[in-house]
Amino acid sequence: MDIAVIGTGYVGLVTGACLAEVGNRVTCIDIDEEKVATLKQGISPIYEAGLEELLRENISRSRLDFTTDYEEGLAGKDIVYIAVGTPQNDDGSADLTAVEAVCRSLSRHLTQDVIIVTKSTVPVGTNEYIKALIEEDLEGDVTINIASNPEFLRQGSAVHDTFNGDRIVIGADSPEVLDVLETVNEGFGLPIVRTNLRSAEMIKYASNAFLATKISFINEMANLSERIGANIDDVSRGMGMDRRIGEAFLNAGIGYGGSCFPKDTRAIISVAREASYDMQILENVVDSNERQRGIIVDKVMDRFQSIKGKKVAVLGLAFKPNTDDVREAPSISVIEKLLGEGAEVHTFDPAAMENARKVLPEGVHYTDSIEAAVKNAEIAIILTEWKEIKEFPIEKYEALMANPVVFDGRNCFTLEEVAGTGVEYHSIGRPSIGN
Ligand SMILES: NC(=O)c1ccc[n+]([C@@H]2O[C@H](COP(=O)([O-])OP(=O)(O)OC[C@H]3O[C@@H](n4cnc5c(N)ncnc54)[C@H](O)[C@@H]3O)[C@@H](O)[C@H]2O)c1
Ligand SMILES: O=c1ccn([C@@H]2O[C@H](COP(=O)(O)OP(=O)(O)O[C@H]3O[C@H](CO)[C@@H](O)[C@H](O)[C@H]3O)[C@@H](O)[C@H]2O)c(=O)[nH]1
Repeated sequence: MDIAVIGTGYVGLVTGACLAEVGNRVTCIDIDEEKVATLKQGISPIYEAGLEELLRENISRSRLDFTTDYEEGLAGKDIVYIAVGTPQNDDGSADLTAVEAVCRSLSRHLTQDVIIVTKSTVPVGTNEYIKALIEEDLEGDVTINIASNPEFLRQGSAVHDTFNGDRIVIGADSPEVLDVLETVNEGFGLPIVRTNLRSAEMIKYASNAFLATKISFINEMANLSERIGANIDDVSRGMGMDRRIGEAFLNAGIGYGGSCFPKDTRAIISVAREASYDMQILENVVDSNERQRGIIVDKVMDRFQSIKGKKVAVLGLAFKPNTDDVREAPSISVIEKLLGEGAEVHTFDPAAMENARKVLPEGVHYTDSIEAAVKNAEIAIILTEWKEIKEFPIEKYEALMANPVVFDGRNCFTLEEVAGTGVEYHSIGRPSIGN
């Protein structure tokens, strides 16, 4: 099929490359000229395992190209995916500005019948709005069909997830449109859920909201475990073995971040509010996560009372491992608070330092290794469970730090590994060691 994908962010770029990989001819359209110029050379502007290889292979097979020109990008296409960002408005609702801009461009430039497929995460009812908006200003004699195909990939394993995810959801109000999209998606070899437009839109929000709830639930259990002498690692393991609960997403930590859970939980609360429904459970999840992001600095302040002038090593800036993304990363608020308390912050992240520099305040020291960040520090705080951070031996903290006190926001070490070293160790949902 001839396909256009609009937006070359985490979702659009991976979608475009993977649709090309399974045999389609794909043109990706983005308004960001610099990004498109980079992509044309087969260079990925984002850090995603396996993506650059897919880009290069499919560009060389002439199955994948990039443009900033809608007219060129849409010419002869059967299907057009929308994959632009839908960030959060101040009131928590989804900001559809980019989607609306795409609709206006589509009205101007579409000259043949197409199926418009929304991959962006959008409030229930948005697909109908997209159709109305495009048709309002449509210049050509063109029939628009719409479909929802929400995306479930995780950053850091986006290509892998596209071929190994649990399901593909396709929503449309026409069986013919569902058939076409089922064919397009056959190449990924995953189970397909066929449903109507609104249910597809809802599946996406409900899934993210459930996963966010699961994380907040285990974080609350961790906070309680700490106070009553239980160990959250064992609690999670014991709970997760019950297949009705499942072991995934039971890792306690300093709260969820990223470009999806924070905004999508707020957006579904906003959708509920508009439908005159008070979504209490998610209001609590959002509040619980806010509180969780603060607990690591609370622990530091409880232990030290003042950290003014102290060297603090912050290990991990990305919102999770294997990504360079710092959107809604807990590291941002943690570092702001540390600086506010007068600490001298030295940080290291294997991939996210460039992005972090753009959003963190002045005064943060960026180092080129865990050793350099930790050397002579009085406090070390682990915020992202990167493999290299997990594998950095606990004994090295003892050897390198002026005063080895480690606050581990991701439970990277077992208590057995720490016991017997000279490190004072505080983690999440487990007894502290050495203080
Ligand atoms: N990031 C994820 O892991 C993920 C996973 C599933 C779903 N989603 C959803 O997918 C959507 C996209 O997310 P993302 O993280 O890929 O966003 P992103 O911010 O990384 O990328 C969006 C891209 O759209 C481009 N763009 C903006 N306006 C445009 C326009 N008018 N025409 C063409 N291009 C335009 C931007 O230049 C940018 O390259 C969001 O709705 C998000 O909630 C994201
Ligand atoms: O047990 C866990 C699992 C995750 N997290 C945190 O939760 C956040 C999100 O993690 P993850 O879900 O792995 O990353 P995302 O790339 O944000 O992916 C989520 O959001 C995407 C965007 O909607 C969806 O497509 C994915 O299915 C969904 O997992 C991160 O801050 C993690 O540190 C925990 O604290 N504990």
